Amino acid sequence: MCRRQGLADEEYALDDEDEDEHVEGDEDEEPLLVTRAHKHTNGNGAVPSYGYRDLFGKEAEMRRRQLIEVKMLRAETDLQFPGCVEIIPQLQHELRLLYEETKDLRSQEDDTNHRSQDAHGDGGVNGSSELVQQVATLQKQLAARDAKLREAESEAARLRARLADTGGNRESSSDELQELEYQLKELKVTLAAKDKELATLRAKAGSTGGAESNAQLAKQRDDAVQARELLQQQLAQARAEVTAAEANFRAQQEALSASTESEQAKALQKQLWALTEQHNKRVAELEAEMRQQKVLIKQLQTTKSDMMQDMKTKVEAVKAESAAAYKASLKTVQAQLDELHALREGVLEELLHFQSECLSEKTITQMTRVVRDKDILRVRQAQQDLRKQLADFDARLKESQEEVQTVRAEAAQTIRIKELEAAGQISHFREKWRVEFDKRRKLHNTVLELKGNIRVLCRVRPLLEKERSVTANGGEMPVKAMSEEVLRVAAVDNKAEKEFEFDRVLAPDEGQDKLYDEVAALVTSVLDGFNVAIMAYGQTGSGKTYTMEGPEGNPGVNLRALGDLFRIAEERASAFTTTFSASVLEIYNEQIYDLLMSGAQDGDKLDVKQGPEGMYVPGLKLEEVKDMADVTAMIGRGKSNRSTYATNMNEHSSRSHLVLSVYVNSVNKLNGNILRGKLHLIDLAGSERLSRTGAQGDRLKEAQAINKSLSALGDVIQALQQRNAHIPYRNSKLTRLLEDSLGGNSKCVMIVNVSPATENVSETKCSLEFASRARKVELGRARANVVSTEGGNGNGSGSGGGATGASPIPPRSGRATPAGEGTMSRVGSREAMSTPVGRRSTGASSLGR
Ligand SMILES: Nc1ncnc2c1ncn2[C@@H]1O[C@H](COP(=O)(O)OP(=O)(O)OP(=O)(O)O)[C@@H](O)[C@H]1O
Repeated sequence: MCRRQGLADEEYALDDEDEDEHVEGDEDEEPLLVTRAHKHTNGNGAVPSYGYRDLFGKEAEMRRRQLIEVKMLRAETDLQFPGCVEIIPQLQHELRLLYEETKDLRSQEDDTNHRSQDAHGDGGVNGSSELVQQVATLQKQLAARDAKLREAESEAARLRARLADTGGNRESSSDELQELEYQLKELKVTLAAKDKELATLRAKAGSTGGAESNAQLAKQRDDAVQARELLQQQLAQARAEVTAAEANFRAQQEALSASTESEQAKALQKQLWALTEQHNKRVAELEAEMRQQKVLIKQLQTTKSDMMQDMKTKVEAVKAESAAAYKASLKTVQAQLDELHALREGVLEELLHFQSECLSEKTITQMTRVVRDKDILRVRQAQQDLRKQLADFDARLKESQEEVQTVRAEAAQTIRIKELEAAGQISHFREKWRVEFDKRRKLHNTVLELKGNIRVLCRVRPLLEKERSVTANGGEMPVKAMSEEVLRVAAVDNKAEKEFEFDRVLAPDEGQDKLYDEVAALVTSVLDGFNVAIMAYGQTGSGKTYTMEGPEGNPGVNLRALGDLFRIAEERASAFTTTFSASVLEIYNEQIYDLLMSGAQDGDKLDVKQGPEGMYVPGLKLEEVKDMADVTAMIGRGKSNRSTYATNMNEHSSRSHLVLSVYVNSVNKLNGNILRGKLHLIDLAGSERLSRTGAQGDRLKEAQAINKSLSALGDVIQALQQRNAHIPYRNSKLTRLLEDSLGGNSKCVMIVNVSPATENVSETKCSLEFASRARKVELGRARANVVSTEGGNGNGSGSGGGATGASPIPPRSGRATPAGEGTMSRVGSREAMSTPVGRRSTGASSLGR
């Protein structure tokens, strides 16, 4: 609450209790001091208190209430018109000052009147002029004050009018405001005096006490009331006097202005007018200012109301908008809230679930952590232990390594010594074994020679490139050399595994030289006058040609044999004069073709005949060969002639028998005896069965022919094996040609070539069976063909053979035998062979040894 200027704080301090009493009390009642004193006196007889009404009466109280109302109105008005209310106190202050001045002037006027009356009573002229002067001054001052008063009143009137706009009873209240305030001031002064008296009375009452003092107080009160009434009367009288003085003054003024027109008065009048004008001007200015203020206030009010209206509208709009937005957002928020609720529910559920899981997981984690920590500790401890152990181990390892090195060095030395010893022993034993083996072989060979067995060598070729993938996939090869004499064929096509024994089994990795070593002795026995046949048997592609001819740079039996013969002949050239001749023929479809004869041949004309020195082919060309160059040229020509008439060389070669024959004529320079030997080197046709070839027509005929000659060979071998009286040599040209090589006066070697491939196992087995049968054949002890210079032919050829058609071998009768060798003998074979120059000292061949 704001404080109002010119109003004391106590003016606001309303006694509520008094007010209540006023409402309830009877206005016509006598002053209620006693009653109220009783009422306010406590039981102990405490000093009573007095209300406003008790002290100042009903009228004063009413005015006071009006004043309070006015103040409240002012406060309200101030709320509504802040500017106006602020002006009011200023105006009131000015008004009060004016009243004070007016009062002073009146009192001065009274004094002047008294003195004027006194002066009139004296009746002097000087007094009159002085009085007139004083009156004029006073009038002037009074007029000024009156003007100011009017101004203030008009100001107050305007304010009242403004306040009247606020309506109601405020107008009347504002009218009385000044007067009330003035009276209030007077009353305040009186009240102060009364309070003093009251305080004195209270002090007295306090000292006397009891009912007695109450009576005194009541008396004093009555006195005070009387005094107050007196004062009121005096006031009313004073007012009446003022009014009378005013009326008197106005009357005197009128009288003066009407009767006296002195210069002084005129001057004063002028001054008065000037002052009045000045005053009016000032009033006009103030009024203008006031109007401006009013306009400003109005404008402000208008602006304010407009603004208020605008604000109101805006507020309404904003309210509406906000309400709509609020509703919308409320809706959204509600929806979101619903969602959130749902989500919360879900989350809560999950949370509960998770919490339970977490709790268990947490427990597990904690437990795991504890276990893990323990494990880590254990592991760390174990690591430390292990490190220690490792260090110990390293140290021990180092020691051990050093020991090991020492031991190794010692061992290496020992091993070296032992190896040397062993090597010595091995070579010793090997030598021993070799000697023993040779002995055994010799004995075996002697047995064989005595028996005249066909010696059978088995050669297993390596796998061809095209066969590698097939056979190698299966793992081990089905045909395997188990030892130097045993070959094993694995079980294939429901046929049991089988082992074959031969005079020698050559494994795939054993080369041409090894094979030749096995036949070398037989080859060289030709120089001793023996008939030797070396034939390669086996299915097509089993390695027959490879074995007999051999590829370039790795010659087979043919070239090696001839080379050997030339070399040995050379070696014993001092004792023997040796000559060599050779022929190359082919038996194809049971026809003999001379491959050394170029041009067209009539196969029917070549046939095999039996001469005095054995089987021969009349008309077959024999060429003398002196060295390997002659042999190579001759073989080359034979191949060339073979390819001339053969349309398909490869097929042809597989289906024909190729026979290279070497005839040796050795004349003993000492006795003139002649040793005639014959070497057949035969590359037989493929031995596969007809069913396997699937041949038809000419091919079938061809196959049958091949089959016929090989069958005939088989028959001959079987007959020989069974020691039949009749040996069917004549069944084929081949067997007929080999009659003196497969008979009793010859040495025969069959090399059975086999393929190691799985796909050929069946044929391989057939070949091996055939060779096994051949091995059982006993031809009887071989005998050398020796033509003795004594007594003509000597023993000559047991088979009644003679030299082949164009044979360079000298006729049996052609030469005389040395002393003591009068006849040609087929008996003294071994002995005859063991001539000083006839045998190789190396004895490389197992069969020859
Ligand atoms: N011991 C071996 N070492 C290396 N290769 C060999 C051996 N034997 C045979 N061969 C190879 O096998 C293949 C067949 O050999 P080869 O021609 O000698 O058989 P074949 O029995 O004579 O056949 P055909 O009856 O058709 O004349 C050839 O390529 C040959 O080089």
